[in-house]
Amino acid sequence: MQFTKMQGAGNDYVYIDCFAQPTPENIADLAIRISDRHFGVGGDGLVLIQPSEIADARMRMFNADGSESEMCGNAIRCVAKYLYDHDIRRTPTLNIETGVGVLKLDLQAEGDRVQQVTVNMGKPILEAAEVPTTILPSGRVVDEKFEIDGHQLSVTCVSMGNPHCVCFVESATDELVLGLGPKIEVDPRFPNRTNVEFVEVISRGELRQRTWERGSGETWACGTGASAVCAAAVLSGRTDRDVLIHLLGGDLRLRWDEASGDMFKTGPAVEVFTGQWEG
Ligand SMILES: N[C@H](CCC[C@H](N)C(=O)O)C(=O)O
Repeated sequence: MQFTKMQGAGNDYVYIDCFAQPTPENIADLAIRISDRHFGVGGDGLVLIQPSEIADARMRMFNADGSESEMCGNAIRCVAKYLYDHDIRRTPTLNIETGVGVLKLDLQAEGDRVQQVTVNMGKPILEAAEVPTTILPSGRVVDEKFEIDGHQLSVTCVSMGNPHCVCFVESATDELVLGLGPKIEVDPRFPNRTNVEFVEVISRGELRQRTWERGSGETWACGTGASAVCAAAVLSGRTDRDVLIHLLGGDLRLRWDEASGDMFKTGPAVEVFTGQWEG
């Protein structure tokens, strides 16, 4: 089976072109094996690029633990790049079917290769009642007190179709990200687990984010996470609506459009290599 390794701001996945070959079987097991950085190809998970009856293509994304997510912000940019660069859909705008509906993407190409993509991520979901995967106390969950493992955090829970628990901190230390992150991920207050973002405010237009991802551990970037962070930062009065977010693997530009309520995310997409999976 042929695969293509791609990364968006260092969030790296193994992609399977299901236009050119059948959708693999036992996908969760394949995601676990192919993501292994010692015995497999290595990556934060597996992404299927499939034909769609309602859009230019469909994206299905699986974390390194085999769990499927509703959406993946960095991967969808790479899916768009793959479709354009490989002449499957060579248009400057694409519609991609995801677990949160059909999202619209604007591709920025130099020559015949896409360099970066702007994704309309849709509307952040903030009300606890509307956020089925986040069950903190009712009402708008901005800067909610959240105690865990003896730590007093204030968290803002946001869904981008997948769950995010955003914590603004003085410093996103290993103790928080690698120590508390995995405990928050599986805390029973999050019935479908959660992604966890630890965020430092640099200015009203600049943030630094580290992410402990549901199903993959710390990743070098999280696109849905950055979208959730932007919403949380704006709602809690920490930033303006247009912010640059620095992540371990690169920068993402977020803009929460006031008129439409839609979140726009712009970032890079890179094809690293293609290979044959014998596993
Ligand atoms: N681990 C996430 C999916 C990948 C999200 C992230 N890599 C992104 O770019 O949005 C979840 O289970 O919800």
